[in-house]
Amino acid sequence: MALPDRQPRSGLATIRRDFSSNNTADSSPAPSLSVPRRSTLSDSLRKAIQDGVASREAGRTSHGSSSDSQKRTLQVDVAPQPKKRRLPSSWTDSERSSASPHGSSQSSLFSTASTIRSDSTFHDHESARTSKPVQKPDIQLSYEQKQVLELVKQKKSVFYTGSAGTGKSVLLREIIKTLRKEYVRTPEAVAVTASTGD
Ligand SMILES: Nc1ncnc2c1ncn2[C@@H]1O[C@H](COP(=O)(O)OP(=O)(O)OP(=O)(O)O)[C@@H](O)[C@H]1O
Repeated sequence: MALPDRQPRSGLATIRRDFSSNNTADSSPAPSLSVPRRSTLSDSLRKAIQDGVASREAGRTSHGSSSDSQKRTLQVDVAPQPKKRRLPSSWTDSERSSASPHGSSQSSLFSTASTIRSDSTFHDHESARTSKPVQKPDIQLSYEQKQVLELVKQKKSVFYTGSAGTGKSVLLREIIKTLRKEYVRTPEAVAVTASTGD
């Protein structure tokens, strides 16, 4: 059998042997010298534990009444705190007694947060409803730009150029807008093959 071979290696098997029986002359090859020592140690330990438990029980019963009285006084001291918080009138006495102070503070925080959240949501909706889209200012073409646009309306071939920032792209957008209005029924008549800007 494999079980007797495992017992000497395991400390658990030795402990079982101590509590199961006082007979140390079993078939296990464990050293028998440790068994009487442990039994005497366990007896003394058991007595010490029993004495300790008994003394502790005695101390607990003696301290129990004082701790109860302390708890009663603490409860009396804690009770007035909810009055200082000025809880709402809808807060009944049963809820006050059942809810812990931490829970009540959480509920007040949540209500405050929800109030702030609803206010911010209201303001966001208000601003979104009342805010108007930013409109680009109307561009009045300059004299040169108008001249180029008139040449385009006359179906002339036009080449215009200028330095950076002189309004070439603005003029091109106006030309495209004007031609698309003129050829609205035939949109394929207007084609933009290249552009200097957007
Ligand atoms: N007639 C106009 N009225 C008001 N603003 C104008 C007018 N023409 C151009 N601008 C402004 O001048 C600036 C430059 O115009 P635009 O970009 O058309 O110049 P550009 O010649 O195309 O420049 P780039 O060669 O660097 O592309 C833009 O801010 C544009 O709004």
